[in-house]
Amino acid sequence: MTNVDVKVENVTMQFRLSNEKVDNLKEYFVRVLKKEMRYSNFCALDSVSFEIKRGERIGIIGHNGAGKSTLLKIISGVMKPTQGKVQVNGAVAPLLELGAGFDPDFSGAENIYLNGAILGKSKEYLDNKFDEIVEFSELGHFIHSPVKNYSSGMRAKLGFSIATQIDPDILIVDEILGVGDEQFKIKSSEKMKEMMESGKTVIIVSHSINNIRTLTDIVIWLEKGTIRGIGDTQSICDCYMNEMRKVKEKS
Ligand SMILES: Nc1ncnc2c1ncn2[C@@H]1O[C@H](COP(=O)(O)OP(=O)(O)OP(=O)(O)O)[C@@H](O)[C@H]1O
Repeated sequence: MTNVDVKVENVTMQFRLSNEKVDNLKEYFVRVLKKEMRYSNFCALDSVSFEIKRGERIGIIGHNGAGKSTLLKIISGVMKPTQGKVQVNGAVAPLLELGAGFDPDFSGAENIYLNGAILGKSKEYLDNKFDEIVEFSELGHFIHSPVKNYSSGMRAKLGFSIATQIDPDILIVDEILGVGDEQFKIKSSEKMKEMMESGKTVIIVSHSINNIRTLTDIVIWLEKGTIRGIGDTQSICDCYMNEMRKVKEKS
């Protein structure tokens, strides 16, 4: 693993789906208790393996439901695969569900320490970064209010600021969308692009082939949970676009 930042080995993710149509929550619980619910397994990722070396910028593309976000969540540690394993070498900044890990009863300030610790940073490190994180978040004195009183935009701003200001080794991005209000959207998408161009290891999912072409060097094309193609960005994007064109012509 010396110069490998992420190693994904035979990762399979199965979800259990209900086959029954249930009209309301009460009926659902009654049927669960009576053991009347029937389920089937759905395979969102099927034996996926690849390695990402330090400093590589990887794009993940594929149709809706191909398994892209599931793969990002597994690499970030948000989700455990049903089978297989993922080894990650370095501090990860997952720009996925921003603020999802916050404790709502703690203040924004306390959540900086909580979230920072989850991202592998010491108290001393966070003491030094604290002012920068608060300044970038634009939360001002609200940083001392409990997070449960924040709007979703305020939570996302704080989550984004923590993840990007702690100098992560590996950046995981699900679509380069700006977060928060218009002004913060511009600032956050510029920050993401700046980090992507600064030699960090980057894994990005995007439906924008233009973004993938300009921001990544290697592309993984996922289709129905398996790797359809992996290789240099321009040739994999060309194959993907050709296929999209053929499908459009047929329909
Ligand atoms: N928690 C879950 N429970 C059940 N099925 C799920 C769950 N999460 C994802 N799936 C299913 O797994 C498949 C892959 O989902 P995923 O979100 O990874 O796709 P995606 O490639 O990111 O799609 P999109 O481009 O539409 O965002 C989909 O069919 C989705 O319905």
